Amino acid sequence: MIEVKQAAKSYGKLNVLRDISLKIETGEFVGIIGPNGSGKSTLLNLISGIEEPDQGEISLAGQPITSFSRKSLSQRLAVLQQDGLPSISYPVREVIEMGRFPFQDWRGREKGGNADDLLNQIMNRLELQELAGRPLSVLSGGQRQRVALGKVMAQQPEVLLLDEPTTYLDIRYQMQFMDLIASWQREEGLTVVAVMHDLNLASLYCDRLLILSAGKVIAEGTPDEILVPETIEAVFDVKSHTVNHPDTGVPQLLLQKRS
Ligand SMILES: Nc1ncnc2c1ncn2[C@@H]1O[C@H](COP(=O)(O)OP(=O)(O)OP(=O)(O)O)[C@@H](O)[C@H]1O
Repeated sequence: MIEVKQAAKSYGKLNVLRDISLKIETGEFVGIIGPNGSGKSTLLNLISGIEEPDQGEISLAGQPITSFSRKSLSQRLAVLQQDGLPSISYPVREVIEMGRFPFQDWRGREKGGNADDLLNQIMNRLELQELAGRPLSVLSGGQRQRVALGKVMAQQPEVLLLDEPTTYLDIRYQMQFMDLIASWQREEGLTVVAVMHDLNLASLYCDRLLILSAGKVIAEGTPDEILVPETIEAVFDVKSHTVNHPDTGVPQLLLQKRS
């Protein structure tokens, strides 16, 4: 469904991405991991059409990403970043409703009637009912991120791009966030591409991991194939052990202190 063909991107003299080719199938949950500055967010920006590659091609459902209008692309693809929403004074429910924007006409009306049922469902699922009338500006960072998730859920995309989305969440909300994405993926066949720094979380949720290092995809495979101590040391210069998760068997990393 998403294909990147020999993409390259530079900023001035800095070659951020070099000769990137990859395919992401419909319904897959793919994690992009790699060191700081290796080009992960830039790759996500190319896939979302926010930026254009200097060379190569990005396509969605067989069509070049550049051939979609902004609105039709927003009906199919949503992006959620680390700090998903600015601290504005709009109330929570209205912000979530903004996710419906790609489906509204210039008067703010939708073809199939209003989306109240969908919005209520999302508010309940994200435990946001109590915050519905509160302005975003008084919420904590973690609460704001849940609202950001609600907004992209309201967008009902086929593809969700996540850029370190759980960085500011405590472990309860990290797990709630990832569980929601995973059940959404299972129920709706959502395709998820997530830049992740937490390798154990990536291993729990992703079908496949890509390692980006110095602007190149240097390895890809299942968490079992990728999260091996030799690879982790080569990429991050950190020694580790791997153990299998007692519930699911997926690999989990135990990091080794240097001293
Ligand atoms: N708009 C820009 N203009 C100039 N340089 C940029 C721009 N965007 C990114 N870069 C540079 O490109 C390189 C890769 O950045 P990118 O944000 O893609 O890395 P990343 O792997 O997502 O990093 P991190 O893990 O730290 O978030 C960095 O050296 C960064 O400074």
